[in-house]
Amino acid sequence: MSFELRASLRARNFDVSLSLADGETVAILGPNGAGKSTLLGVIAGLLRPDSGTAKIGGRPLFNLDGGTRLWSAPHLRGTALLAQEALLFPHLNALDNVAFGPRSAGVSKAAARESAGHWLAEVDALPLAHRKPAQLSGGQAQRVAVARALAAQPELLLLDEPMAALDIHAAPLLRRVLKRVLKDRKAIIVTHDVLDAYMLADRVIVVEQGRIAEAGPTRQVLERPRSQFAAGLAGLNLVTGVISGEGITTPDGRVFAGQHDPEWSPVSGQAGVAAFPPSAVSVFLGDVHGSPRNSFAATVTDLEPHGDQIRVRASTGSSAPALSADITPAASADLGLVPGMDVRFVVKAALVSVYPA
Ligand SMILES: Nc1ncnc2c1ncn2[C@@H]1O[C@H](COP(=O)(O)OP(=O)(O)OP(=O)(O)O)[C@@H](O)[C@H]1O
Repeated sequence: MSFELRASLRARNFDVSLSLADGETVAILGPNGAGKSTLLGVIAGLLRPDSGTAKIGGRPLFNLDGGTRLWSAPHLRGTALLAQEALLFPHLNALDNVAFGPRSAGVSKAAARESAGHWLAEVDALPLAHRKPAQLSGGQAQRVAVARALAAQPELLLLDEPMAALDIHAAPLLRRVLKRVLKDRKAIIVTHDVLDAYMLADRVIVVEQGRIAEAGPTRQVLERPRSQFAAGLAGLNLVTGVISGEGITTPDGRVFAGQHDPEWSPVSGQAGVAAFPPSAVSVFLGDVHGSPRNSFAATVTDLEPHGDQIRVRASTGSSAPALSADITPAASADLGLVPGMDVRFVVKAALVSVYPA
């Protein structure tokens, strides 16, 4: 059964439509305040949109269009929301926390405990069954919370940054467990981590300012980004414009020469992007001789170590996106780079990928 949503909530400048096929896991990425938690809140029934509809299969979760005012309560939606913190009942042990859902649904105590044991085993937490939440680490508690969510047999699982509150040692284990349990399950996972998107999601949706900025298969979005946010995650510079010849022309008339990505068959005149890694950018003082094509005046805004390189961020105009260059510490010292300095950025055309926006 597929999931379909269309919702708009003016007070949060939120307007999103999306659908999920059966068994599909989608990662929601986006900057702070983009509307990711709002999306989960609307689906789970914690936030009421002004208008829109949502349904799982033929079953409506809400319908607020026209004069209709259909609104089903959170616990009747067939959705389960897993938050950053496990939020277990402190007075119940892990087994009874997981059994709570089935018990509330009218299942006998013995059957609910048997089901709880099954789900604890699914998340590699059966040995923790008799511990109270206070005796669990953050990662263990989060695994128990996953078991509790699954025990309710949700048709759609909602995960709001489930790894965010965990330390770097606990996150990989939970990620492995999620990889197993999300397989063939409908789920929406909000995350800030590209690794989660690669490991857990079939598809990625980038939300910016309450709208979907781009969407597509995970690999495509992260390797051929079309939004500034996804480009940032992928560690690429992104310039938008109109495809012209082998490159693109920006709205302020600059030409970025590049290579057409043949898989995407870009056509001159259509909206396009040029993406290139900071390592494709060299920094010079003064005029540059040779081909002037990919040479731009830039003002250094900030410098920071990046691996064994220095990442130089620079503004190339008030309406143009900031660009980054990676150069060696020796080159940075030789050029005497400091924020505020005027330089030239030269981008190697052979390393610029051009594809439709
Ligand atoms: N309780 C609230 N009351 C009013 N506005 C809110 C509330 N919570 C969030 N907002 C606003 O709604 C918009 C979307 O916020 P939301 O929390 O959904 O973003 P997010 O993408 O989940 O951000 P983050 O990554 O920081 O968690 C923002 O403009 C935010 O300021």
